[in-house]
Amino acid sequence: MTLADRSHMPDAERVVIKIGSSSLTGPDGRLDVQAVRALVDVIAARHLAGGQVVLVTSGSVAAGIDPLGLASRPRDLATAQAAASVGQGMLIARYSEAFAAHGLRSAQVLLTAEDTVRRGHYRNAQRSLERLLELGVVPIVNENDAVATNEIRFGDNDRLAALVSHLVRADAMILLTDVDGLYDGPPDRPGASQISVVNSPQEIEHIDIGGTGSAVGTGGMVTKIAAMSIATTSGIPTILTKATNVAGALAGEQVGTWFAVTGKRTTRRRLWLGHAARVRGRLVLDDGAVQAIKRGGASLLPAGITDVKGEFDAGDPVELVDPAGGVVARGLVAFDSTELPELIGRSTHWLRERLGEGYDREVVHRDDLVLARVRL
Ligand SMILES: Nc1ncnc2c1ncn2[C@@H]1O[C@H](COP(=O)(O)OP(=O)(O)O)[C@@H](O)[C@H]1O
Ligand SMILES: N[C@@H](CCC(=O)OP(=O)(O)O)C(=O)O
Repeated sequence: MTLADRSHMPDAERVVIKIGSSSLTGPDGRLDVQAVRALVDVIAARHLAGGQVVLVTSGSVAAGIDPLGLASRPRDLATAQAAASVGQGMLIARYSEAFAAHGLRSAQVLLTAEDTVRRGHYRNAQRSLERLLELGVVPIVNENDAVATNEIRFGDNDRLAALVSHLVRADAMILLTDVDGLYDGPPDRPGASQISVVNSPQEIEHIDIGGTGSAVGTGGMVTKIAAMSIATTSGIPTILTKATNVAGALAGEQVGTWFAVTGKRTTRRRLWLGHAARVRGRLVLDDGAVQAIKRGGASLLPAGITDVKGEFDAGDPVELVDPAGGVVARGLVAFDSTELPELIGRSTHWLRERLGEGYDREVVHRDDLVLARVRL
């Protein structure tokens, strides 16, 4: 099912709803139990009417601030992980109580982004989420902060929500935050106005998208746009709105910003490559190669590479960057970083003549390449 516009939201059978820290905390940064209850009332009503909801919730770090006696949200990874471990239990307890008041069961599912797309992990995550939904349980997902390492963690739940939406084949995703939609500039800037519908990521390329406006949120609008792009390019429409509008969003009212779908469901491998893989190095491309890659359908040949950065093995994910360092694409590289310096800038003819068969092949094959159409 592809929903054409927000008026069709009542038809969505399966919806992923993500709520950010900024909507779950009061002015003092503590968990706001009323906000949890208000959200659960709406999800429970949808559930009891036959709909399925997967909730992706932040708030564990915020919930851990008070019990640990911290003055504000910790910024160093180890303390944030400790706060998340203390806070996650409290967060889930509040949700379980609130769902129980409606006679519903909920379940805690802690995931890393890689769990949702990496071979061997994703099936387990998919199976358990499916089973929970079949059993009438509301899955409550958060990032597994205690084990997510600095390099692979997202630190924001926006992109995790998009990957979960793909995993459970959601009909729509709703991102709840502390602003009522996407604005054409920072919402506190005088004259900034809200955008109602976005039909393609290109429409919003020029707008000023900033970081977090709150003391507890992490990604700001940047990660929400990245999440929206993952979802809409894989066939899942997205609504961005403030938490108090969630009932209206589910009912198909004109709230928030609607991001229409721009593509079909993509493969798990390409999602992983584009959005969850840990990049091991960078290949710097000349202008000709940048144009060929951006046009789409081309593989990257040694002749178009001017520099190699980082240490990687054949098969690792790398970034393809333009001469100014802008990311053009991500791809799986076919050579080790130690082999590449003597190949780059050489024509396939030269490579075949001097080094023999096998060295004249693509450095990144087009099937192993994902364009960075929006900020990765
Ligand atoms: N163009 C924009 N439109 C809307 N919000 C924006 C924009 N640029 C920056 N923001 C900021 O993004 C914030 C939401 O992100 P964040 O604080 O991380 O929330 P959450 O905790 O819900 O993930 C808003 O409060 C707003 O200040
Ligand atoms: N997983 C952590 C961090 C996620 C987070 O704060 O993201 P967000 O508020 O959505 O920008 C938490 O639950 O606090």
